Amino acid sequence: MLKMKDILTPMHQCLSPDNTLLEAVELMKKLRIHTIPVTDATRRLVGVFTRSSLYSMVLQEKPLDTPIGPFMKREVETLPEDMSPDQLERNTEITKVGTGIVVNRNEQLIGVITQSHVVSSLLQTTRSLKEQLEEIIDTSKLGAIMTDEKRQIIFVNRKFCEMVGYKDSEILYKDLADVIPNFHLAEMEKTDHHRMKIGIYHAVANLSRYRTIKGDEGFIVLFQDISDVEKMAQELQTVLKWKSIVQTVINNVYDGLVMINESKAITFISPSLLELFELKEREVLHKSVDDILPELGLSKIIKTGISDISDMMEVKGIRYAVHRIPIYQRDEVIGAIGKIAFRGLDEMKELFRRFETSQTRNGQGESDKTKFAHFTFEQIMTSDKQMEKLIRSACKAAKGQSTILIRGESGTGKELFAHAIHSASSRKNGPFVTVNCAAIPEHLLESEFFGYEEGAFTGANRKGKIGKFDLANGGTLFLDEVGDMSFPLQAKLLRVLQGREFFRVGGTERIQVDVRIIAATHRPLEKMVQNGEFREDLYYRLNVFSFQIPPLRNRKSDILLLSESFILELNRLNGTAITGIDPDAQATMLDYEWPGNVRELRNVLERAMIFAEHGKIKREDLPDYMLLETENDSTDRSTGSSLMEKAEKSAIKEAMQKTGGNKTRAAQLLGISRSVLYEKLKKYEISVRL
Ligand SMILES: Nc1ncnc2c1ncn2[C@@H]1O[C@H](COP(=O)(O)OP(=O)(O)OP(=O)(O)O)[C@@H](O)[C@H]1O
Repeated sequence: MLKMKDILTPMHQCLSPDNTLLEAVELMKKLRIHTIPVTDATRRLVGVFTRSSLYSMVLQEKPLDTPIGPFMKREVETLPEDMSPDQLERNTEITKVGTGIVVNRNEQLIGVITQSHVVSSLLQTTRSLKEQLEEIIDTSKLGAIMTDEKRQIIFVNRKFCEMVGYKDSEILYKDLADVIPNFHLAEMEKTDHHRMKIGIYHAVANLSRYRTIKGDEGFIVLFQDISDVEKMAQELQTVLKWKSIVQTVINNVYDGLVMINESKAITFISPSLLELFELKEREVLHKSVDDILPELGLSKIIKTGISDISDMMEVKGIRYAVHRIPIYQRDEVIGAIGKIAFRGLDEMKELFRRFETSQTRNGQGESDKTKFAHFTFEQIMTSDKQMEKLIRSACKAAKGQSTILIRGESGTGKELFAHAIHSASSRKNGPFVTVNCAAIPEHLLESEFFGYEEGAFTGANRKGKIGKFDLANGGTLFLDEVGDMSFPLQAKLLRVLQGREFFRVGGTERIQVDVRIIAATHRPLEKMVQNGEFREDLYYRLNVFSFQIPPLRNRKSDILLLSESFILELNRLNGTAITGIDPDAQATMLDYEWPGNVRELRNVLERAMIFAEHGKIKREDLPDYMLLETENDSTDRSTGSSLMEKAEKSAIKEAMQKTGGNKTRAAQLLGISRSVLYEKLKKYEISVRL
C-alpha cells in the first residue's frame, strides 16, 4: 500500500519566479528532477519549472540570466499532504503528470512525488507482500501445491515436502501424478474433501482450480494432515472401550454407585441406582445430591470427611444401605462416593434384624392364623368397578349375622373376602376359624368339625379334641371348598346350621354354639344340586348372601395394580430389588388367562423376581407356559382354548414332576387349590405316579 511519507521527496530548495534560467538548470541538475516547484516568498506554490519550460527558453535563445517567471507553468496538479493511501493509489493510476507536487492546506510547498519513487515503492510493497505470503504458506500446517495447466508442479510449500519426503527441488516441474501416485483427479473432483494417505501421513485433500496468466486452468491442492486427528480418534476409541469396561465392572461389582464433587454436585451415577430411584441421568448429573437424593445423606461426608454406613433404608419395598466414603486429595476432601447395597444383603443380617424388629410381620404362627382374621376390606386391592361394588355390598352384608356364600375361581380371593367380612362384622374380636373341607380326609371330617370326647378313639388322640365349631364359638367359621364336602357330612352340617347345636364324636352332650358361617367354593353348586351331589336344602341355607368374585382375566387393571403391591411385599420378604415390570412382560401378563388368578399372579411374580434379582422383570423371567400360551394366543386366537389347555397340562405335569408327585406342593407351585388340582389331573388324565 502506497504511503505518502514513503514516497515523498521533501523540497528544502525550490525556485522563485525571479530565479534565472541558469539557477533553474543548476537546481534541476542538482536535484535530478525534471519538474521544480516555484513558490513565492511565503512558500506558496505559484507554478512549476518543467523540462518543457526549459526547452522553450533555450529555443527562444534567452540569455542564462533571464528570470524564469514568464516561462513557468502556472496550472499545477497538486496533491494534499494528508491524502489517504487509497486516494494516493487511485491518483497514481489516473494521473498524467510524472511528478506530483505535494502542498499543505495553505497551498505551501511540502515536497514532490516522482513516478520513479512510486514505482520503486510499489515494487518494494509487492516484494514484501510476496515474501509474507510465501512465509505464510511455507509455515502453514497445510501441505500446498500449485500446478500449471499441464499438471506440472510450479509451487510447493515446506509442509508438503515434509509429507512426501522430498526436497522442493526434487518436486518442482514434475508431473503431479509422479509425485503422488494415488492422486486421482477424477475422484478428487467428486467430493470437496478426499481422504488419502501420503507417505506416513493421513490427509484430507482439497482441490481448487485457478486461471493461469495465459488463461489456462491450473490446480491448487491443499493437504490437511489429519494424522493427529486419526490418532486422537483411535485414542478416543480406546478410552470409550475402557469406559464401557469400567462401567460394566462398576455396575456389577456395586449394586449402586454415586459420586459427588466438593460442591456436592453429582459427577457419576450408576444405571442401577438411576433405575432404583426412577431417575434419568441427564436430570441428575451436575445437580446437587441434596436436591436429588437427600436420603443418601452423602453431602455430610464432605463436611465430616469420615466414612460411615447408613441404617437400613427402603425405597419401593427394596431395602438398601449406603456406605458413604470421602475422597481425599492430600488432606482435603474433594468429593464423596456413595456405595449402595441392595442386592444379596445376607451379610447385612444384623441391619436386617434391626429393621425387622421395627416392622410388624404378618406371619404370626399357624395356631393364631386359624383363630383370627388377618385381613380387612382395605387390604383387598382393586381398581375394578365390579369388584369395588362387590366390596361395598360385602361390607354391608358383614354387619348382619346371615350366612354368606362366596363364589369364584380358585385364587380369586374368596378367603380374603371371608377374613374381611369377619373383620367388618360385630364379631371382629371373636375367633375366625377356617376349615378346608377339601383338605380333610373324609373319615376325619366329622371329628374336625365337632371334635371328639376323651376315649372316643384309641391311640395318640385318645385325650379328646374340640372341633372347629367349638373353636369358632362367638366368631366366624369359614368353610372353604364347601362344595367338596361329602354328602353325609352335608346333612350333619345342615343340622348344625339349623339348630346351632351338635354332639361331639363319641359324645352325648348337646353343644350349643354361636357361630357365623361364611362358605366358599369354586364349584358349580347349582349343577351339583341337579346332579344330586350337593344337598339342595344346604345350598339354600348357605346361599343367603352370595358374592361372585370375578376372575382376574376379567379385571385387567387389577393385574398391574396387584403386581405392584406384590413386588413391594416380595422385595421385602425375599430381599430382592425389583423395580417394576418392563412393558413386554406387562403385555404378556395382560394377555394371559390366569387360571390360578391372584394366587397364580403372586407365585409367577415371586418366581420371576427371583430370576430377575434386580431391575425390571423381563418377559423371559416369566414361566415358559405363560410365554407359550400368550405367544400362541397372539398368533392364533381361534385355537386359544386348546392351546391354553395344552399349556395348562404341561404346567401341571411340570409341577408334579418337580414336586415328585406331592399334590399339596404342586398345587401351591401352580397357585391353585388341591381340589382344583385333582380336577385338572382327572381332566388331563395325568398319572399321579410320575
Ligand atoms: N384383591 C386382592 N388384593 C390383595 N391380595 C389378594 C387379592 N385377591 C387375592 N389376593 C391374594 O391372593 C391369594 C389367594 O387368595 P385367596 O386364598 O383368598 O383365594 P381363594 O379364592 O380363597 O382361593 P381358593 O379357592 O384356591 O381357596 C392370597 O394370598 C390373597 O391374599
